[in-house]
Formats: sequence, structure tokens, C-alpha cells
Amino acid sequence: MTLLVKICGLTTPEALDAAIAAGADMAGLVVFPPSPRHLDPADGRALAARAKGRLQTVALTVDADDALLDEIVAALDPDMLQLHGKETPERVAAVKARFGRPVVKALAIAEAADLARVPAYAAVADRVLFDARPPKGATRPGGLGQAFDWTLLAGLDAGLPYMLSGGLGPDNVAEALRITRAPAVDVSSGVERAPGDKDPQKIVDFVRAARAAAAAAPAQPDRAALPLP
Ligand SMILES: O=C(O)c1ccccc1N[C@@H]1O[C@H](COP(=O)(O)O)[C@@H](O)[C@H]1O
Repeated sequence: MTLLVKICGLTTPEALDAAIAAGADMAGLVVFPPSPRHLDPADGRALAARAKGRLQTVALTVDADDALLDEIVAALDPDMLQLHGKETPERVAAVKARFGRPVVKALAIAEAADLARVPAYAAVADRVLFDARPPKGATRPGGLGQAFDWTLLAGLDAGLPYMLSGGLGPDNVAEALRITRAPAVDVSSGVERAPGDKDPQKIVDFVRAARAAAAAAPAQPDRAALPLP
């Protein structure tokens, strides 16, 4: 099975093109003003259109209300919605029903007990994404370059495809995959020169390292779960 690779927080045509050329499967566009990767939906329209049909686009939001999601879907027409806040399973189901698009629900992980929430989300989401729990006082719930204990995921059957994120980069993605056999990985800070400024070479290095690691230790099945271009 082929590993899915998502590059998140793309804000420029150069970064998007680098992700596509590197062979990424998904491009994340962040709509969350406190983030250094924030894209106003209207400003992101051209970038999303540029990505269309070349890789999957994922619009990332944090506890967005219906009005904002309406605006995002109208402007970006994303292939998927990533909910990265404190959205409940009921809210995930409501978003999926309203927009009829696959929903990725991010879950913050710091200890084994945090995985107890997975079944409730597995019943309603198309995918869960495991990210590190942010430190108290953080201005955003992700995109912090912070990893968690990957051994918590070793042998995990989440009941649906999952994505590993949090502090990944070209130098540690192989180790993360060796431990977890995750079917998909997601990176933002680890392929940047500075917060919000993607480095094309790091994107290439990340995709290459992830694919090599997945070839050496096959990932859990995933690709069948969502249609890809
Ligand atoms: O990228 C952001 O700024 C962001 C803001 C709010 C919520 C999530 C965000 N990013 C996501 O966080 C994880 C981990 O990112 P990193 O690789 O550790 O920087 C990833 O899913 C990003 O898409």
C-alpha cells in the first residue's frame, strides 16, 4: 500500500508547485487567523484552483461555524475538510452532512488515554489525524512542530484510516513510520524555513524520506479509503 503524504499550510504557488512536483498527495490550506499560515478564503481561491485535480486539497479550520465553512467551501471547493479544534463527534457529523465532503478530525494526543476518543470519531469522520497536544497557552492547536510519543500508535487499529502529524520532518519521518506504520503523514513546520515560509527543498526531502521509509516497512492500508486524482 502506498503511503499518503500531506503537506499542510501552503500559502504560495511556489510552495504548492513544490509539493506537487515532490509527489505529495494532499495540500492543506489553513483558514485560522492566529496561524502564520492563515489564508483568507477569498485570497486562497486562486491557490486552491491551481491545486485542483493535481492533488487533494484539504481546508483546515479550528472550531469554525457554518457561516465560515460556507465561505471556505464556496471559495476553495476543497476535496476534504480538516477540523482541528474541539469539534465534538456530533459537530463532525453535522459538518459532513452539510457539505457532503470527507471530514478529517484532528485529535490531540499526549497519553494512551487520549486514544479512548477514537471510536466516537471513527463512527462519523472519514479519517482521524493524530497531533501532539498543544502546550497550555498556545495560540493555535497545531502547526507547532511538536511531536508526541509515537509508540502510543504502534499496533493501533483506529477503525478508520488515520494520519500521523506533529513535529514531523525530513529527519524523523522514517523513524515515525517505522514505529507506527501510519498509513498517512502530515507535515507543516518541518518543511519550513520560518513559520509560514515553506522550503521547497525540505518538501522534496520530506516526501522522499517518507516514501523510502514506507517502501521499507509497508504502511497500513489506506489509499482505498478516499478517492485520489
Ligand atoms: O499549521 C497551522 O498553523 C495550524 C493551525 C491550527 C491548527 C492546525 C495547524 N496545523 C496542523 O498541525 C499539525 C502539525 O503541524 P506541524 O507539522 O507540527 O507543524 C498538522 O496537521 C498541520 O496541518
